[in-house]
Amino acid sequence: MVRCGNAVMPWAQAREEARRLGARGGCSGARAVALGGALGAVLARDLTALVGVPPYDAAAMDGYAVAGPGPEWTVLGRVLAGAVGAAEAVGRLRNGQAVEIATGAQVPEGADAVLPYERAVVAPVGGEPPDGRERVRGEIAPGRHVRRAGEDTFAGETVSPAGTTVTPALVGLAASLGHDTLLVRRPRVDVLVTGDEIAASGRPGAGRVRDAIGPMLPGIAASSGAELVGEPRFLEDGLEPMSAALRAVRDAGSDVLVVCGASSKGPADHLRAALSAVGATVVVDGVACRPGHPQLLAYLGRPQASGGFGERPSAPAGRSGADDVAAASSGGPGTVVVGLPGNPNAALAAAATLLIPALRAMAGGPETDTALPPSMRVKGAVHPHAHDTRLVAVRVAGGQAEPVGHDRPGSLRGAALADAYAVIPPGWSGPHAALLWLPR
Ligand SMILES: Nc1nc2c(c(=O)[nH]1)N[C@H]1C(S)=C(S)[C@@H](COP(=O)(O)OP(=O)(O)OC[C@H]3O[C@@H](n4cnc5c(N)ncnc54)[C@H](O)[C@@H]3O)O[C@H]1N2
Ligand code: MOO
Repeated sequence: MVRCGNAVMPWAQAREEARRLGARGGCSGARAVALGGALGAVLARDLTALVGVPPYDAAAMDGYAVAGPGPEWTVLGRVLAGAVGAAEAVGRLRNGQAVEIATGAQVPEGADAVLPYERAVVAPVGGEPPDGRERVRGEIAPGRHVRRAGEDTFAGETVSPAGTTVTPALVGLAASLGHDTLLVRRPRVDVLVTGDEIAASGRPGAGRVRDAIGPMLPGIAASSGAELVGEPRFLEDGLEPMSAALRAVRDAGSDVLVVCGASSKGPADHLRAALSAVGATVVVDGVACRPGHPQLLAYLGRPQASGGFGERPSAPAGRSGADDVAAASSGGPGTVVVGLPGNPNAALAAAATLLIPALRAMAGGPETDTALPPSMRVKGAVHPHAHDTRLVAVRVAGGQAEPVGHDRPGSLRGAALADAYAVIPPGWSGPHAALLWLPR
């Protein structure tokens, strides 16, 4: 049954249900991914140092590695970065000895400090020293400009816990610690785009509409620590094709299926009937928000002990999502289905409401983006809806959230100009509203 505009789940509760279902499902497993491909995924285990940082006693300045307090040292030779064995070849420096050294080169044993060129005087001036060796003079405190092995991170130390989102800096850190791959979780997402009027590419012809939701999903998935499995699949309208597609995705064991369109109650909207036909459990059947109220959250179930997949009856209307999840005691929820309404801005609002929280929880990453303050003053007049939470596209500037307009359900123009949705609950009187960062 499709309910429009009332008796649907409150917006905040729907987000919580999505988080819970995502966390309960988890994604199909941890995978070792090359460093370059791990960005945005979530660490499946603690990241530990395979080598220390720095990996050896290293010069932090170009100059002279000196042993003893000085103020004069005899220069025995030169050690450059990457000259493997050069420091060992010099042997242990004794009091009053030095080597010329490059930043990053290994400091010989016995060296106390590095005297930078700028602070060194080469001596004696005029004439060769009696032993044919150069001498340097200067003042330097013990330990200066030497980075000791492991002083930042010792080998074996944990530097980032499981659950951390992989950022460019974390990728660089992992490389500096000797890793070529990272063990990460990244939910795998299948996409079905429905609607006989939908064109996959180019300018839509007469009576057709260009797909604007499929192209958003790789970015939405990536910003939530997930990835698409292949290209979106375009599905002809009909109960049979939809049911067959649901079965195929369930059998393939995808973590998440996003269905674009077919969420309402028109003659070509078969999602709910198909979910019922395959025995899915519906957790959220409509959300009290604008845009995006026909959105939907369900799960398809996993194989049962006897083999094959259990086909359970759909949840009766009004039953709580928490009960549904608890009821799926045999092997977890299996593929999670998120139904996004066909209107593109409604689809984006629904993604922010159900898809992103579910994916983040599934990956085990942080729940929310903390890039924006949790609440901000809304500039100008915004009118709340009588029953539903409004998601209003806003640009953040000068410490205020300013509605950008152009954010009707069918238009992404406002969202493309915006930084966030301002969350306007029913009965809101302002001026502050919570913000929901738009995926970027
Ligand atoms: N009698 C009612 N009709 C509708 C209601 C309602 O409560 N009662 N709700 C409206 C709302 S709100 C929405 S949102 C839509 C949801 O519709 P569907 O999810 O079933 O999607 P469609 O009917 O297929 O399409 C709606 C609209 O969006 C366009 N569309 C669809 N897919 C795409 C796509 N991938 N890219 C771009 N545009 C897309 C489609 O051409 C339609 O114009 O239902 C309302 N109706
Ligand atoms: O309320 Mo529908 O979900 O916007 O277009």
